[in-house]
Amino acid sequence: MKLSPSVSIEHTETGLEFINIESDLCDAKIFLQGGQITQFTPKGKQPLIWVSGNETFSEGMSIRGGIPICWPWFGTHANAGWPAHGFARTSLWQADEVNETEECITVSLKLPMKLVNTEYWPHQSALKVEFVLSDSLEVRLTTTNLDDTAFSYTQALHTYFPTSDITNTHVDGLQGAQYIEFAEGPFTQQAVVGFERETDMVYTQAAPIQYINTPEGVIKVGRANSSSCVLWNPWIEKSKRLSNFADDEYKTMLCLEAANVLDDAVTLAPQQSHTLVTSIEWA
Ligand SMILES: O=P(O)(O)OC[C@H]1O[C@H](O)[C@H](O)[C@@H](O)[C@@H]1O
Repeated sequence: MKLSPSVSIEHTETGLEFINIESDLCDAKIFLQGGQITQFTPKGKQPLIWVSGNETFSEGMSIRGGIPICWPWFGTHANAGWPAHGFARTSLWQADEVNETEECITVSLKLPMKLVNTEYWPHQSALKVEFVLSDSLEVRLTTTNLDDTAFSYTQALHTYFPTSDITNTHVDGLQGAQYIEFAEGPFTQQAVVGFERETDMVYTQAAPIQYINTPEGVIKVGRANSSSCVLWNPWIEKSKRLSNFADDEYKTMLCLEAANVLDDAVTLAPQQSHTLVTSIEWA
């Protein structure tokens, strides 16, 4: 079904619905499950986000790649058995608006709060994600407190980036930030970050722009309303334990995730909103 000249609704063979964008500006796919973008390729350029070749696009399962939305908690929850990275990434979102101009295409989705398990999230709230697509991608995740008491949450836009060679990939712009690694730290990031082992760093007080240097070119990654970010590559042993991930795929991806975690967690008073933003483009 066509929504605008370049935007249509399509389905995978497994029945998952996605918004397909094929325009003069870019090609992209946005799944209603998880509100998750899984492809973004500016016209005439290399893809800017990565999805596993082993991805099965199964109902109710997080898609391995793209930009999973981790909300309203990042990582594992203190309550055993609660879903890792929250429930938003496996929930079915609803298309809200599509707007196409010569400059950009905007797609926004909402998470229907009526369907959320109130044991996980007892607060009255609204959650919306907007994708602004041109030769760059901006993702804006807005939480609004509709309750009469304050609540706090953590979150991340967990972007998977492609590289043809992780050992020849570096992240510039984290120098000077503090990081926690495997529950130790904080340490101060001294140099540009390379990859030669499992990497799972949570940075705080991080600058708003990083550059990922890959053999294919330099990816500029921006954040707004976020002073924390996460850098992840599972490396050899963890790759074998991940769902929908081939053993050697750690060589061709990395995650740099715009976040609000640790002392950057968000607290919203009644009627307040917060928008976490990430932007991605070839530099
Ligand atoms: O396997 P998932 O639940 O998608 O999590 C994938 C990864 O997400 C983040 O980057 C965390 O920092 C990692 O510790 C975790 O392994």
